[in-house]
Amino acid sequence: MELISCNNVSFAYDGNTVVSGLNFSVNCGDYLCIVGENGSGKSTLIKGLLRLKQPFKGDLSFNQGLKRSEMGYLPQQTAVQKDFPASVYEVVLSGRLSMRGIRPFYTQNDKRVVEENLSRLGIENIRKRCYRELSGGQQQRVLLARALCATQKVLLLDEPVAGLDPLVTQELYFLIEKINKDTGITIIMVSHDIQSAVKYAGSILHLKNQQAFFGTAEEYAKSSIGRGFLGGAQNA
Ligand SMILES: Nc1ncnc2c1ncn2[C@@H]1O[C@H](COP(=O)(O)OP(=O)(O)OP(=O)(O)O)[C@@H](O)[C@H]1O
Repeated sequence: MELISCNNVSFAYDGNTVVSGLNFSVNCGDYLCIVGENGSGKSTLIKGLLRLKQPFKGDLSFNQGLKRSEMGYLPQQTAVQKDFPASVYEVVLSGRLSMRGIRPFYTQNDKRVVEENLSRLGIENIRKRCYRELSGGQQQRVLLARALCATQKVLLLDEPVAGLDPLVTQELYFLIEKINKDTGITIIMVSHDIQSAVKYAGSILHLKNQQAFFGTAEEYAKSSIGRGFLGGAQNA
């Protein structure tokens, strides 16, 4: 069932188009990787999917009543976020803020969802630790648990493994794959790690300021653009 559909969509800043010709759809339970070089429009599309930016042209529609507040988001990590002075528990609990609305307190259900996600990400035992004292891999687990607290439908992940060592990167990919398979949550991930995108994702969207490819990961690996990019990644 189609959850998100994008028909001839372009995005622009001040009338200058930065990405165009977007024609793709995301079904419930899909695992989509968005790839492309720096400046190709990936983050702009993520802003569009989060409804923080309107398409300049075309039609971007969200089906099955998918609300913005039902999309969990793990942003690119900034230096300020890495230094956030709160406990692991507080950071994960803050994922329930959008559900809380105007209620001044968290409910038992909010706390139950937090426990579920602390356990799912294997971080129950570090719940009292200060977030900024954790390793990069632990911080990403905490942010993933936080994003999961906000959704049962879609997770948007913007370069979740950037800056992590190979072992921690693998662990995070396994976790994301498990979440997708066990819970059916749709994954939309921006990544520069093409090898892993092809390995783990079901479909690939390649941007070059326009849509250069959309199809299955298998088709992408066989395509000339995919082979070119994979070759480039291998030689990088
Ligand atoms: N707020 C903005 N105002 C004007 N132009 C912008 C703005 N944000 C991005 N752009 C431009 O839009 C284009 C696409 O940028 P975007 O950040 O979406 O690319 P990206 O693929 O996510 O890049 P990266 O891999 O470096 O994160 C770039 O040319 C960028 O300079």
